[in-house]
Amino acid sequence: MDETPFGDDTLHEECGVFGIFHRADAAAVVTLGLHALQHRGQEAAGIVSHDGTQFHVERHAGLIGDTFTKASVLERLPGQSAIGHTRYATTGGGGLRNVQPFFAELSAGGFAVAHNGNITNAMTVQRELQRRGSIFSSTSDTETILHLVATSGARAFVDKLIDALSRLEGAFSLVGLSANLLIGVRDPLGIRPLVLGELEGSLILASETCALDIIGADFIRDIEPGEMVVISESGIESVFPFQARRARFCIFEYVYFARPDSNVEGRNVYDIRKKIGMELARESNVEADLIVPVPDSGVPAAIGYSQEAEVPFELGIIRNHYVGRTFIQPSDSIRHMGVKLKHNANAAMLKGKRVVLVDDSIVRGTTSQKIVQMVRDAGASEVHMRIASPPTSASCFYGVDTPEKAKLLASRMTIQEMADFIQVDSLAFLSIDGLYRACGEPERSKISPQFCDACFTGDYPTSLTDQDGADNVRQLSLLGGAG
Ligand SMILES: O=P(O)(O)OC[C@H]1O[C@H](OP(=O)(O)OP(=O)(O)O)[C@H](O)[C@@H]1O
Ligand SMILES: NC(=O)CC[C@H](N)C(=O)O
Ligand code: SF4
Ligand SMILES: [Mg+2]
Repeated sequence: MDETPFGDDTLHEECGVFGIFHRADAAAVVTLGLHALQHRGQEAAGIVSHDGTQFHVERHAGLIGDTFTKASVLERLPGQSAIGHTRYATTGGGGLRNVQPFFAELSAGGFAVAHNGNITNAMTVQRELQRRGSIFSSTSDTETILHLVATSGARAFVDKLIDALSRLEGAFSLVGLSANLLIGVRDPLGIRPLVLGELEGSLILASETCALDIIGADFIRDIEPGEMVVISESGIESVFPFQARRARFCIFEYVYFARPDSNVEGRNVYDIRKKIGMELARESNVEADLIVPVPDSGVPAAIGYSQEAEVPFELGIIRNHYVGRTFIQPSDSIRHMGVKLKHNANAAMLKGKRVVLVDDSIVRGTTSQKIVQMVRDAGASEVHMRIASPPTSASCFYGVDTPEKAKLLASRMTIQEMADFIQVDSLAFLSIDGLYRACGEPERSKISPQFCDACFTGDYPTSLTDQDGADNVRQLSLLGGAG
């Protein structure tokens, strides 16, 4: 990975969180939950458990299946309550010291926190705390939460946490573990998901419902935007401690991040993706013989497109599943190689055909360029590209590791220029209202948009204090990626 303090130029993954209260082998259950959330972050993972007397912490670089399935690792995580995290860095870079959950011994006792999202004033707050003597052991935005809890003047522990989070801007879906509490919180806009589940009487918090399915747990409900739930021996309590605002869930969770078998905010992700494809076909249908998805994430939208356009769907591109995701390749040259390693044209299917390729997004254009070439080499007579989201023209600062704006193809080219760049006969993107329609809204409300869609519209729903700060607080440490 890139070792710069503010991450590299990669995009797309974010983080997954999972927690369970009062269940035998809690850490093993968390391991399974994190395995189902592996798509949200593949850089590193960690679990913190509490055995009734003390906390146990394990944090490793790499995939859950490679690091947490060894008996020796799970033996070091005894206890009936545990939280875990799969990470894709968005602040502070890689390196073991930024791996979550973060744990600290506070005056109120031990506390561990696992965070999905990105705090947009974390570095500014860190600077302020450092000036008053705080010593940070990482360059992660998440550690700021622990310091704010530690220095809060509130009396009760939960009030300290509320006090701490009230000072932060941006996106946070958190699970926290103290000696006797499991806590779940979503930021007031509810940018990232968090759900509540139950397994034979033990309450669970998880980023997505697919993490409940893997262990046969029941889905209870979404944690609401701005809600904090406190789970203890005496049950679950819910509070809404932040100033109420209109929720703005990340619309890109539906387009790409969340697993298609998850239900997020009352909607099934697969179903939304198919509807997105249908909208796309209605908006920009073109005469063709075949609808071909760019696997994996283009598949549901291509099915929807094919059904609406009444043109056959075929797997004209086959994906090799033993290759990691494009975005975790460390440099442009390797990334290009990664795309070639990952996809291959199914030539028998494509020869002489007019093909509509469907993908969910164009970011740098690397994938599209390679795929189009592949499909042309396989003998397709026409290649049209249809993208199941509007042009990605702005960076995300809420937990998705987007390339800087200048590297986003749509930020520097018109649609025609992009079509020429990826060498297609035609290129069309879904409109922003089409995307909202697929999500069940009549259109995007201009006065009060129903979702965060900043990477498509540049309309950021929170302040971006660290970005806008005059003294470049992003450059906090030159040791950003150190372990
Ligand atoms: O324009 P680019 O910079 O190439 O990025 C866009 C591509 O990246 C994503 O897929 P990814 O390869 O991450 O994974 P997937 O297999 O889950 O679709 C996305 O689905 C696009 O296909
Ligand atoms: N992608 C995420 O949600 C990352 C969480 C946190 N900002 C980190 O960098 O560790
Ligand atoms: S900027 Fe885009 S990816 Fe980031 S939270 Fe908003 S909609 Fe989601
Ligand atoms: Mg893809």
